[in-house]
Amino acid sequence: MTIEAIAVDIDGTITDEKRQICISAIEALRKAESKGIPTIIVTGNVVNYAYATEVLIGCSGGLVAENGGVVFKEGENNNAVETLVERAFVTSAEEHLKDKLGDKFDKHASHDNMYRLTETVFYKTLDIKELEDALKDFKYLDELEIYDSGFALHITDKRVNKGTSLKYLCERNGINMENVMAIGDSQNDEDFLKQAGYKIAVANAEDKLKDISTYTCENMFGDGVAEAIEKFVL
Ligand SMILES: O=C(O)COP(=O)(O)O
Ligand SMILES: [Mg+2]
Repeated sequence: MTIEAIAVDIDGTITDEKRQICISAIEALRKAESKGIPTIIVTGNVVNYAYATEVLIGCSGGLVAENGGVVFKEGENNNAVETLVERAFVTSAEEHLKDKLGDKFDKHASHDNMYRLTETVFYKTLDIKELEDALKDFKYLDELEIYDSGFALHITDKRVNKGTSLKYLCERNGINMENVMAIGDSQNDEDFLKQAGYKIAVANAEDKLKDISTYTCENMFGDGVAEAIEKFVL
């Protein structure tokens, strides 16, 4: 088994249900790095959050943030954050939702939207049905994807996803997607697992993700990540 890179989601994969990072995952990712295998963060979180995660762990392969809207790798693209989709449809959806949801818009909007370059996000205190209903008559609905990451509700431009952006980052670095191990926990990870040769679902993952994975971990969260890395990489 040749593994050229390991791509991991953050929340629910290298963190637990409280979003606290698992020491076991940090250690396993560092071991992979010490063997010369780059590790890559692939997340729905904003780029500065993903960047801090990458630096603190020691992931050298770069990052995909905002469910594919943004990529960054030190030393590439003149060291600038790269935005892969323009925001027009998402901004227009925000206007529509402000109108439909009224006070609920601000009440449930994620505190980190101010840093988002391509997406808009709501806390799960807002019912996804209510969000979907409010968007039903939005004229560009077909241009959007709504993800429930298990931690938040994301409205993302359909032209990007975790899979297309990871592929873009890997191709730029001469990494064959067939030799990438992708590890995730939820709906917003489906696209990057599908693109990768080795598709790993942690034990706490949604059934739908387990269904498309090539290996389902016995362990949950970071312990699952460590299990997969120990089993297939180290
Ligand atoms: O941002 C979220 O809602 C979840 O983030 P994740 O994609 O790293 O799990
Ligand atoms: Mg996740």
